[in-house]
Amino acid sequence: MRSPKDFFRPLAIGAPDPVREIPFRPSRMIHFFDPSNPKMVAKVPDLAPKVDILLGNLEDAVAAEHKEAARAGLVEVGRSWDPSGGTQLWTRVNALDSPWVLDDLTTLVAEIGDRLDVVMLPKVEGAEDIHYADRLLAQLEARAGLQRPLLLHAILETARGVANVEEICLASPRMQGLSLGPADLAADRRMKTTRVGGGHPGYLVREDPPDGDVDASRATAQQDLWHYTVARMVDACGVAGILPFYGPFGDIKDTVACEDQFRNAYLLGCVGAWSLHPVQIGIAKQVFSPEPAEVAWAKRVVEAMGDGTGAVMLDGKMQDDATYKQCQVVLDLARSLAERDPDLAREYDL
Ligand SMILES: CC(=O)SCCNC(=O)CCNC(=O)[C@H](O)C(C)(C)COP(=O)(O)OP(=O)(O)OC[C@H]1O[C@@H](n2cnc3c(N)ncnc32)[C@H](O)[C@@H]1OP(=O)(O)O
Ligand SMILES: CC(=O)C(=O)O
Ligand SMILES: [Mg+2]
Repeated sequence: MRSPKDFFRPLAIGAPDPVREIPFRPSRMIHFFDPSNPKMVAKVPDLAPKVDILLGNLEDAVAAEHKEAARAGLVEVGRSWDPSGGTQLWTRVNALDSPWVLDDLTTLVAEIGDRLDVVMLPKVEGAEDIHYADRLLAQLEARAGLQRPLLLHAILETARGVANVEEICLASPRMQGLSLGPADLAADRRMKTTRVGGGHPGYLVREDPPDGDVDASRATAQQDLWHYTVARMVDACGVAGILPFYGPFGDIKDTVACEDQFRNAYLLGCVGAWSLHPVQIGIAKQVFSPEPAEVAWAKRVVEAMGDGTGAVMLDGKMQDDATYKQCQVVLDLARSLAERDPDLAREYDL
């Protein structure tokens, strides 16, 4: 383990200094597109201003014979990328054990390293994966003469990754956040689901039999398969000062269940989710923006609490230092979103 004194020193001579704080920019949706798909690339100019993060995906969902075209397509997108709009440009590179990742990183950092904000690493299993990418990125940044370090985002999608989640988050000052990878994680854990995120009708609890009659009809409720992992991610990210994201929801047509899954993640502490299809962009935008009524309530609590200490009653509910802090979380998020979104600024009236 590195000494705390060395933690913020560049890992290569000439590489930019690591960041001390992870910037908290609006991050409600990470919109995935396949840079080898001309139809999707054609939509980038229209989609970019509508999303907080646009991600050129090079890993799963890009066919092996399109890997090189996807990398080249992302370089083209990056070259014409205008960062002044405030949208972040990310990439998901191939896994560290794949035949493509070395070319992904060397090409992208050299060609568009000054346009990219974050590199998402799939299938991260432990701190050693982050250390490898950390050093390699520092060398590539130095060679490319970059002034700003690239940040790293890990997908949690193996049992070992989940077991090592805290050390992953703390492995480097480059660590920006985590996403849940429910599809690969399900396979790695030998779960018996065959879908991408969301619940399963068989994973349920049933109410007790009325008067001991086990044959009576009884209500059941589906349970959240992902609660444990998302909660662990949120805590690990909190410890490291980085940002947790829910991942993908594969049933594109089921916009209602997608919204539910995103909202659970929002309420639990996640800052955003992935959108795999344009229809999911609006869902994430709505869910991960606090409702105007919540913002108005948070404002009332903060005003009523004065310096933030003590206890007051508001509409029959006790408020104290801890509710004041929760309300500040909502207000901070609302203010940062309002800076980017004039409609929200009007609705929040902060
Ligand atoms: C487990 C994981 O790793 S999840 C992350 C990896 N997966 C992904 O990144 C998937 C990304 N999304 C996709 O590939 C596609 O959305 C699919 C395959 C799910 C569905 O694609 P389609 O069958 O073409 O959907 P549909 O017909 O509804 O698309 C409508 C239009 O939106 C476009 N479109 C679809 N998804 C996207 C997208 N993510 N970004 C931009 N445009 C898109 C389509 O090209 C199509 O364009 P057209 O009107 O010019 O023909
Ligand atoms: C997100 C992802 O990569 C997965 O679910 O496997
Ligand atoms: Mg995966």
